[in-house]
Amino acid sequence: MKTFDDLFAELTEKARTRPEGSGTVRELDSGVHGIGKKIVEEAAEVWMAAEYESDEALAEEASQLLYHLQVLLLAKGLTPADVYRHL
Ligand SMILES: N=c1c2ncn([C@@H]3O[C@H](COP(=O)(O)OP(=O)(O)OP(=O)(O)O)[C@@H](O)[C@H]3O)c2ncn1[C@@H]1O[C@H](COP(=O)(O)O)[C@@H](O)[C@H]1O
Repeated sequence: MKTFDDLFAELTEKARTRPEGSGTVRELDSGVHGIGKKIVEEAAEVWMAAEYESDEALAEEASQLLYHLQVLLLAKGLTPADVYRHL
């Protein structure tokens, strides 16, 4: 099973190699403004899933929110360690 850190390593590699068809590369190219909009959108979907949908749907929406947060960290040159320092 993929962990938070596994995903970040994968996305870091995508950003470095920029493979054709990568949604991560496309999202990085949309800039902080575009990524921020995805985060707000996914956060709302997490909320709606928690209120009205199944636990499985909530888990899936939460994974998408974590993904977009990771893309934002990458775009800003931060790593999970920068976040962990504040936990
Ligand atoms: N975990 C994710 C992940 N979570 C969410 N998303 C993207 O985030 C968006 C959220 O989906 P929604 O259905 O909520 O949004 P949507 O409005 O239908 O989608 P859009 O029209 O906005 O693209 C989708 O575009 C997904 O592709 C993700 N995209 C990629 N990953 C993982 O990231 C890695 C690298 O992916 P690529 O860069 O695409 O190779 C792979 O391991 C992927 O599994």
